Amino acid sequence: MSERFNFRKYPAFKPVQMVNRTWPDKTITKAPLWCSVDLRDGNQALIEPMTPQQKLDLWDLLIKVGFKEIEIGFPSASSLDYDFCRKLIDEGRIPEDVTIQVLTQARPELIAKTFEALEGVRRAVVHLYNSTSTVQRDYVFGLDRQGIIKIAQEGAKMVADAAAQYPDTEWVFEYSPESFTGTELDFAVEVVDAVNAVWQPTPQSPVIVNLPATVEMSTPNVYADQIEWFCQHVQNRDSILVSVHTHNDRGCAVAASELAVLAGADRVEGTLFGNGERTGNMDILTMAMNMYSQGVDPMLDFEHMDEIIEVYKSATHLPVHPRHPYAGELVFTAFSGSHQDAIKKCLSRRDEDSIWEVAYLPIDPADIGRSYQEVIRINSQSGKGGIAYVLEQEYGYQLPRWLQIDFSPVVQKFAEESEKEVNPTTIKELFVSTYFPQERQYHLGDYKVNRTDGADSLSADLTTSTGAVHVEGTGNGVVAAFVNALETLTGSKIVVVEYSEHALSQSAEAEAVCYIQLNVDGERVCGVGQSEDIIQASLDGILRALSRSAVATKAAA
Ligand SMILES: CC(=O)SCCNC(=O)CCNC(=O)[C@H](O)C(C)(C)COP(=O)(O)OP(=O)(O)OC[C@H]1O[C@@H](n2cnc3c(N)ncnc32)[C@H](O)[C@@H]1OP(=O)(O)O
Ligand SMILES: CC(C)C(=O)C(=O)O
Ligand SMILES: [Mg+2]
Repeated sequence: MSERFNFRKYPAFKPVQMVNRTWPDKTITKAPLWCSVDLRDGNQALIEPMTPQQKLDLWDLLIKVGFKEIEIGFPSASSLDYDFCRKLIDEGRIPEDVTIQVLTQARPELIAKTFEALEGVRRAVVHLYNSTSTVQRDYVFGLDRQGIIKIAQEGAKMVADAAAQYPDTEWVFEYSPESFTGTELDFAVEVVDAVNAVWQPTPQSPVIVNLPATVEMSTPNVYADQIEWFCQHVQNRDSILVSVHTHNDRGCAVAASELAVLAGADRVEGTLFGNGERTGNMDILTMAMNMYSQGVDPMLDFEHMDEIIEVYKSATHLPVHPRHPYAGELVFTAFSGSHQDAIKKCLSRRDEDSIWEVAYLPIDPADIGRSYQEVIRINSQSGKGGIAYVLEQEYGYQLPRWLQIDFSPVVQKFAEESEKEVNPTTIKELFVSTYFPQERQYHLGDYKVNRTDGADSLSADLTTSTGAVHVEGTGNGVVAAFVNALETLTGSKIVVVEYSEHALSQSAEAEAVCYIQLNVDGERVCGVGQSEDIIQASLDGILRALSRSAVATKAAA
């Protein structure tokens, strides 16, 4: 181990000592209260903070998704945030059932400015924070526990006094012991109790106590323990809405919020796609869709996923990863053969009214505006099932299994040689060039069928690479009569091994397609015929199959 890459400088996070935790036995059965912090925490983490227009576009989107609480900024910190707050209020843009939330530090001039920004609003959450962690007590504030409690209590008093100056607004207070995850639990409870001693919440008029994983420092189970421990020990629990606000430093922000809800949290703050400081805030979209995928109404609507992505990208100038849960471009796509096979089988047996049971697809892509067309895409990892799925979805060909087996190596070879994805158009071209080649030994001209009881007879003109020929044959049915004629022509033993046909639903002329596998002197060859006339389709299919045999190659030479 080199000196630079030295894990020994990081102490292990101490677990919470608890014997009576209840959260591991619980499950999420209803959505928490959601609060979007996209316009504040998300915005403060961007290289270039949003312009007023970008903020407005994102605000409109958040309303459309269904958020009822939205933190719109830190109005005392920047004129952009201040003006945006005023714009929403002055232009009457806040729907009746939506409450805006603003953040402020516990400093008198910032609190005064915050209330000025909110003047005239019907209802608002004023969110006060100060850090309580050991590190920030020691190195940022240079204060002991009592010093930090003093900041928090003075801030709470200033907020309450300022609110009293604006009696026409319905005020809700929120307090965050910032860096809660780096704070001793008993001290977090002490600070919150001190703040609530000032605010005097009641069950009818509760406060929001937000317990942020400002930096994610432990496994999510430890965070859940912290939340449950806090809920067990804080005073006036029935007058508090416990809120969580997780960040994603260890990649577990969603899990941490989910477990925190099990542990007693009533409310969850986060952002779309997890935009936010460093590795981001908790991704609300993922948490909400996780509930949706378990049959729980998330109380947020992500039906128009592509529009959500578009507005998000234009507001933040950030991409959405192609594998982002639920939203990414590739998350409902399978390239690998066994996945494609399973998806195809599940989808084909699906009954619209039954519960969703499709292997590899946790939700129905159609629920968020995605089509099945993109579910299966073909490259060198794909198999026959996926290729058949594409041909059926895009062009209506229902390849029988034996033809899938025959055709799959053609696509596989092409994919390996091109080292690229093979799109549906190319798959169709490969299908046509394999089974409907222009260049071939036998073409059908005029033909005549005579149907009698027991044996049909058929006569036909063929063109071959060496000239025109007339053939005649008899048999039990048209196919047998034609095969008989071809046996006479070629001197070979020809057996129809497989035969299948269907109407081509995608064809305007109601064409029939016919798939044939012949055994010609021991060699198996496949062909396809397509025509408005089923007999023509069968005969073409037989000739195309025969043209692919060694017998035809020999005849052409
Ligand atoms: C975890 C979070 O996301 S918290 C939200 C963070 N968001 C932001 O900071 C974005 C907006 N912030 C800003 O624009 C600025 O920081 C402002 C306008 C709020 C303040 O700016 P400045 O006065 O220049 O101070 P600065 O940003 O350097 O903050 C440090 C000072 O604030 C104090 N401080 C920090 N947090 C708090 C708090 N919550 N309550 C009271 N004082 C605080 C620090 O102790 C420090 O004081 P000092 O100058 O006496 O040492
Ligand atoms: C302001 C607080 C809640 C915050 O964003 C954090 O601690 O991450
Ligand atoms: Mg945050």
